[in-house]
Amino acid sequence: MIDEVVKVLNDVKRKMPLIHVITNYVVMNDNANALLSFGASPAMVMSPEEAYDFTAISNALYVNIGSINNEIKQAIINSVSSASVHKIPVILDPVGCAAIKSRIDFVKMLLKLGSISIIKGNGGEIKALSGENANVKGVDSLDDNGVMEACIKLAQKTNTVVVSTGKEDYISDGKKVVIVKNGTPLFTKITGAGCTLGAIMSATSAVSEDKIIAALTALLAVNIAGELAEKESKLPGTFRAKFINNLYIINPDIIKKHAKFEVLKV
Ligand SMILES: Nc1ncnc2c1ncn2[C@@H]1O[C@H](COP(=O)(O)OP(=O)(O)OP(=O)(O)O)[C@@H](O)[C@H]1O
Ligand SMILES: Cc1ncsc1CCO
Ligand SMILES: [Mg+2]
Repeated sequence: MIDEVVKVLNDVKRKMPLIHVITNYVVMNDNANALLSFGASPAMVMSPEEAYDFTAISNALYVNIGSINNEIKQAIINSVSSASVHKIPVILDPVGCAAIKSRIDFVKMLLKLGSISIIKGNGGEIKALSGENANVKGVDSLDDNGVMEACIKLAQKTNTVVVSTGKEDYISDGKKVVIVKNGTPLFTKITGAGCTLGAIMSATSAVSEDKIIAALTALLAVNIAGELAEKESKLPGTFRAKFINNLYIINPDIIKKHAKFEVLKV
């Protein structure tokens, strides 16, 4: 598996995929800088009039519902429709859906509208989408219990690769689950670590048909860059800058040296 991860990492640098990003106002700049550091080419195109055509010329679409309003919702609908027609991978980040119930209905509508390659959320969001009660505070998850089971259940229900983040991360297609143990708690002290992960996962999905490998590559790159950043700074402001630097310098040798994951059959 690690050899496939290395190939995806190298392919992102080589192909510099164009990523259509529809994300929240909080993390817009962080998402763009992270994608540039990782070797991809981000473009934040958020108007309903432009969304359909821009998705059509992109290599992947990242949809994050963190600060949606009616206009952004329409842009998302247009882009997801375009992605289905033009066979563009879509990474869906259901930010806040455990706290704001109407977002669950919006996500369910998107799942019906087009083909979604990966649903990526924190533990609380994945539990809420799978129909469980989740303990959350706004966009933050306070819940580790039963997250792996919820991730598997949602993957089976939606026939999609599902990624759930937290202290441990889970990737499932409903048949197996990959558990990733890299990362640092400092990620919970900067805003948008999960959103940045989603943006990076869109870049890996642009160059990999295998969405489990795409998800694993993004999780390892982000979490290991975070571990290396933590060694350089334990304060949030500088950690954030060091994290971007380490996303830039991450390479196959660093990934192979630090990766901690296991695969279980369901
Ligand atoms: N306690 C922890 N220990 C190690 N890594 C963590 C921890 N908490 C989160 N992470 C890592 O931080 C990243 C973001 O995960 P998290 O679950 O915090 O996302 P999120 O809540 O969606 O973030 P945001 O809403 O701020 O974008 C993931 O790569 C995850 O592995
Ligand atoms: C803080 C915040 N509020 C809406 S989206 C977002 C970014 C982290 O999810
Ligand atoms: Mg999130």
